[in-house]
Amino acid sequence: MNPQKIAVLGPGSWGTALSQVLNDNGHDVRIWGNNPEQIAEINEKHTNTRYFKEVVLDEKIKAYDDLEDALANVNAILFVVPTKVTRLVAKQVAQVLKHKVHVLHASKGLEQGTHERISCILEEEIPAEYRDEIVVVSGPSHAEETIVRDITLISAASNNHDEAKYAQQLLSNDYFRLYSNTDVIGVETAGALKNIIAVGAGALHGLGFGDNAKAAIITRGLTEITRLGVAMGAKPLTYSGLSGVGDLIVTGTSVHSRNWRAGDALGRGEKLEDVERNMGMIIEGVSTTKVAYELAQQLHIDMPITETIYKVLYEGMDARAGILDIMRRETREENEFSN
Ligand SMILES: NC(=O)C1=CN([C@@H]2O[C@H](COP(=O)(O)OP(=O)(O)OC[C@H]3O[C@@H](n4cnc5c(N)ncnc54)[C@H](OP(=O)(O)O)[C@@H]3O)[C@@H](O)[C@H]2O)C=CC1
Ligand SMILES: O=C(CO)COP(=O)(O)O
Repeated sequence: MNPQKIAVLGPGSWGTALSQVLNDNGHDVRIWGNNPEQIAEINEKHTNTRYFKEVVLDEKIKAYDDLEDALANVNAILFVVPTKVTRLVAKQVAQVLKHKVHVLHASKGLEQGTHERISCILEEEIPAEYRDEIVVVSGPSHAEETIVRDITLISAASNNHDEAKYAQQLLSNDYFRLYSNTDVIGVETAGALKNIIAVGAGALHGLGFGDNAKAAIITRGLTEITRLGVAMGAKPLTYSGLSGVGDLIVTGTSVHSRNWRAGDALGRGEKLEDVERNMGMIIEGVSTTKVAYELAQQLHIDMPITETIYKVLYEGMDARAGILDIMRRETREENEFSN
């Protein structure tokens, strides 16, 4: 592939790691963010120490705080901001974008209130004449490992297979490998919903439960998030892939995961507001739990784990009491796919 000019929106942990992947692949990378000190640090010291203390970035990676400058003549825009600001940033992009671009995103969440997936937000906010079909890149990929060029495999999904292939070629290399996919709903919902189960897995750890409980929440969690995803239009098989079970394993078992760590701290008795403040990075699973809980009610989907996590996070339920409620539910067939 010819070198591309890419604007990466969001200089957080994942935006920085993906910028390095793109730079390693010979592309011209511009990271855009709204914190002038951080932008200056990337340009002058080639570091982003808020997220990576030890990493020195290639000096070819440039950072911008002016969005119009960052987007000038780019071939593609990669959104990597938290879900809650995606619409705002997309509106800003729509105001200054002057030409047609490929649009990719790597965020994992569902919008509060509207319950929308990220690609739907981007479709609504960026006029169709300025973009191709959106691509979502998602899968088991902790920034902390990708930034040191550890092996990472993820999916790239778009309604237009050529766009998924574009993302695949753009990002793939010897340590970062993408699989193309056409199930946008599946890849996006799986990436968002696994964060809920990761919070739960972390909480079980914090409460002192062992590996049996870990396996239980991952497998039963996968069952219930698949139920919701399929009701939203996902293909069930996608949940057996990288963006489904793959990401659930990495997020539900790893100390790198912000969601797992948040759950762990909650399980050890910390307060949610303290956990969010201390993390200093987005914990998407907290707001996604609320969206999924509301969707489950609306669509009449049985999601006992999500419902319990919702009650612990938002209604002050005691986590141990919630676990006991799940254990005391009426016994059932394992492979009941519907409720
Ligand atoms: N970290 C990871 O390993 C992975 C993360 N993801 C997903 O990527 C998305 C981003 O996550 P991650 O990088 O971890 O998050 P971080 O919290 O590390 O970074 C988010 C970045 O977005 C910036 N930001 C926030 N609001 C705005 C805004 N209005 N305009 C411009 N920039 C803004 C933040 O700046 P500031 O804090 O200064 O406001 C920060 O630099 C999430 O959806 C996450 O689920 C996906 C795969 C892996
Ligand atoms: O999505 C991720 C790994 O694939 C990152 O998860 P956390 O946001 O929980 O760190």
